[in-house]
Amino acid sequence: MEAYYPNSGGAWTTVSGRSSRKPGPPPAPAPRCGDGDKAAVGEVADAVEGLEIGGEGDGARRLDKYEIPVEVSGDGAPPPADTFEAAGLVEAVLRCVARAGYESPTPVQRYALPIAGAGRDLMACAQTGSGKTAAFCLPVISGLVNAEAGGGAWSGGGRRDRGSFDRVRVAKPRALILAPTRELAQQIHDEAKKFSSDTGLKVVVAYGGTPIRDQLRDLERGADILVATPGRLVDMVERSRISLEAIKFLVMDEADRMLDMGFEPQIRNIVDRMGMPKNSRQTMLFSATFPPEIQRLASDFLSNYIFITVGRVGSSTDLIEQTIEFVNDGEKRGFLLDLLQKQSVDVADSKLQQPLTLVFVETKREADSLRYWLYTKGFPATAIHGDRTQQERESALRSFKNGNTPIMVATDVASRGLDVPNVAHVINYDLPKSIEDYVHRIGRTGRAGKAGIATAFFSESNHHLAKGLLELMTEAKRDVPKWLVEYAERPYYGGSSYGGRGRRAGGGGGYGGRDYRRNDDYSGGGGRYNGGANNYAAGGDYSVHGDGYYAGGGRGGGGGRSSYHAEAPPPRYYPSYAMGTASISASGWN
Ligand SMILES: Nc1ncnc2c1ncn2[C@@H]1O[C@H](COP(=O)(O)OP(=O)(O)OP(=O)(O)O)[C@@H](O)[C@H]1O
Repeated sequence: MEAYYPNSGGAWTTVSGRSSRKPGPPPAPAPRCGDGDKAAVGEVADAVEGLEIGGEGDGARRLDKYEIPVEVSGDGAPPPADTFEAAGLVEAVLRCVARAGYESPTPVQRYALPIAGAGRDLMACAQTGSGKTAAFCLPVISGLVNAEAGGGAWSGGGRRDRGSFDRVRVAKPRALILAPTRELAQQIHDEAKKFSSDTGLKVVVAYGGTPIRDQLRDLERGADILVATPGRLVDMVERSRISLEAIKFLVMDEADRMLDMGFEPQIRNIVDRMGMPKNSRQTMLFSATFPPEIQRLASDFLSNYIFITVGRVGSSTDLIEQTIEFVNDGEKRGFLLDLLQKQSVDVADSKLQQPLTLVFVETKREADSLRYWLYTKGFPATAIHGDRTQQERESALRSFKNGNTPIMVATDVASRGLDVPNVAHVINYDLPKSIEDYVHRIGRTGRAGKAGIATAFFSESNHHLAKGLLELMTEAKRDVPKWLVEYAERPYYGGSSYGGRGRRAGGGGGYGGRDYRRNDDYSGGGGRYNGGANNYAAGGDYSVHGDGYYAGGGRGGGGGRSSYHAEAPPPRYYPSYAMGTASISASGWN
């Protein structure tokens, strides 16, 4: 059973003052276990208020002031565009952008739009929640419209092929956007439709877990832009229902994931062996993380590309208040319960509301089991993972988004790309295998200029992540518990600490925030671009290695754990969790 509450009507807003939907009434409370501690509830209520869940105050989006480090490398990069108009988007797309409430481009959009508009291949690394989807959708749509009109950087060969199905009915999309999960493909599909609604272009989505015939029927009506997961795409190409020979744009979202061990052979197959043009194609890869090893692989698909990195390496960390707690495996449930109780907000007549909270676990079994356990404790939770049917997955996501089940227990299937407005808290109940996955997971909150909280439960088995976590928290200027510093300094002998090829679990080199071509062994790189717009701290080397640690932090239960000795087990801080919001200092969006 998913629904505990009547539908609250959703609660999210667009850019300041242009709300498309007003915050709905808070959902009715679930039956609660335990009466909680009044002071703690009040404290978290303050924190929740500070997070502007569904609101439009200080935490809502503000796009007027950026101070974001940007690096651009590669030959001949065009300068950034301050407005959507200056980026050269066609009129029909500009109208859609305005309708979406986007007043000005985000930093990654300012840089990526002109590069894409100039027809250049691109590898873009920008923080989670920073608007990468529009950064690739807008130029692709604009480019296709331009090509139809016979102009612009993509002119030539732009004739619409939708009519040429005849008896065989082979769809020939001109743009292909690949995404690693079904939900993300759906989301991109929705966005691409939104931004092309005035253009007459047809956007189609293809992903597994649903009957292929429905999607084939859709394709038969024509497709200019195809958004797909790799498996379903291969299936359709092999059935000769899709031809890739007209592709002019290839985009990979979450590109480092797409080229990781799991997907890489399939991607090579799609790009190199399924008739996709090589020379006339423009290829763009986007992610919040780009480990150097994956960059090297990715460069096989690109030609004379420009690399941009926007924002702090790896994450929109300024917006996310990160906390790491040492919690032994057997104590996680109690700790979680305590957190959830404390963050419940008293809305009226002793009714309690949970802010949207995403709880990541390692296995599908644990996701189900934890969801059920939470349910028995009176917490309205749903679960999303790969063993649920697609229908169940979609219903879980819907129920989470609309607040019916404000807690969602998830495996990594929900770690990348999903844009659920107003997720207030991401809890890494089990930490992921790699630090990149951690960056993506916590990036489900703190999106589009809003603040968020991320809490991680660290246990002995996460030793391999200590160094990476320490670097990330230091970079984000967060309090770092001393025990984490000591874990990070202790050598790790636990075998491979990598979650896949090219993944780092520890320090060194960042999360792919630097163009790997700039390493000494690469001779073809070039021209570091240093002419950013006024408000940018363009260029300027930065690394994830901070000068010092914040070891004595003393934020409630979160910092100042100086009593840890390497031989002794780290102290537990259950249940003294305090969720502070005082130090939220957003950059980039506000
Ligand atoms: N120029 C803009 N003005 C206002 N809102 C924007 C703008 N661009 C994007 N957004 C909004 O910001 C949110 C995050 O965007 P998006 O999902 O594209 O982030 P992302 O960078 O792809 O994140 P992730 O790395 O997690 O995939 C979305 O809700 C989107 O509608």
